[in-house]
Amino acid sequence: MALVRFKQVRLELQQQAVLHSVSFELQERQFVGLIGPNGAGKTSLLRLLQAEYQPTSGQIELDQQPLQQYSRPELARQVAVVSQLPGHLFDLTVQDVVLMGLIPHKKLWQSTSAADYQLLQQQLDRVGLLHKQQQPFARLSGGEQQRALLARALLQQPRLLLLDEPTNHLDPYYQHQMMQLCKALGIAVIASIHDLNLASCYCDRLLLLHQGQLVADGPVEQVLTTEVLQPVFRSYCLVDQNPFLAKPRVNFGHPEWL
Ligand SMILES: Nc1ncnc2c1ncn2[C@@H]1O[C@H](COP(=O)(O)OP(=O)(O)OP(=O)(O)O)[C@@H](O)[C@H]1O
Repeated sequence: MALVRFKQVRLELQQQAVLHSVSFELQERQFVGLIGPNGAGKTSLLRLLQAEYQPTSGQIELDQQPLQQYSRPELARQVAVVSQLPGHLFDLTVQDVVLMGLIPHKKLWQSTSAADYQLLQQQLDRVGLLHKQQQPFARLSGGEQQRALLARALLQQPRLLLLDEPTNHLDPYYQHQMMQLCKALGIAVIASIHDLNLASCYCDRLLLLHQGQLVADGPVEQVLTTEVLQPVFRSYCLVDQNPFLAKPRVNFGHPEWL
């Protein structure tokens, strides 16, 4: 059974079509990369899944139930998000930020237990931030803040993890660590990602958006080809093989280089 189902979803924002009749299904435990040029509609698609936007037409189902039937706390128990760095967290410590991941699982009067702190420390250790637990979130580097937000999402214990440009601020070591960690979670993940070669290494499947249309959907070998990518990204494109893995490696070049 599909965990997520998009059925001919159209989204208009300020009378402009941002997504046109997008349909796909996502199975449990699939790690999907959402790729496409700037403005293709990737963030908008992720916002639909967080119920921040409502489809103009069509339907989104989570676990066979229309998304709009979920209450906010119900949705937060199922879906966690790591998005671009939020400004409103800056007065808090790393520990405070990460513990926010437990909010959907707690009653109003419930305080943080010893078991919660243990879980917190496990997740901080996973993202390499245990030693920064008591530091102000604002004093972390961009990459450390991104990893703290991942720890918060993991503490939320979601069935679906949404990542919007998760490797933006990360150095190569943490880019791979973040992707590896997300893959190893064994839950469904949709990651919007510009680095096609990182996506190639870790994703089971790619969804390619172009001008709001889903123009390709399949395994990395099927989507990361010159024929598919060159017209969408408007750059010369050569695809060869990653020297470490049997996965496609994409090379883009300016037309004048040839
Ligand atoms: N709140 C909004 N109101 C009107 N138009 C919007 C709004 N948010 C996004 N858009 C438009 O929707 C289109 C898709 O934007 P979106 O942010 O989803 O693209 P994206 O694929 O995530 O792009 P990028 O790779 O640049 O982050 C763009 O043309 C954008 O201008």
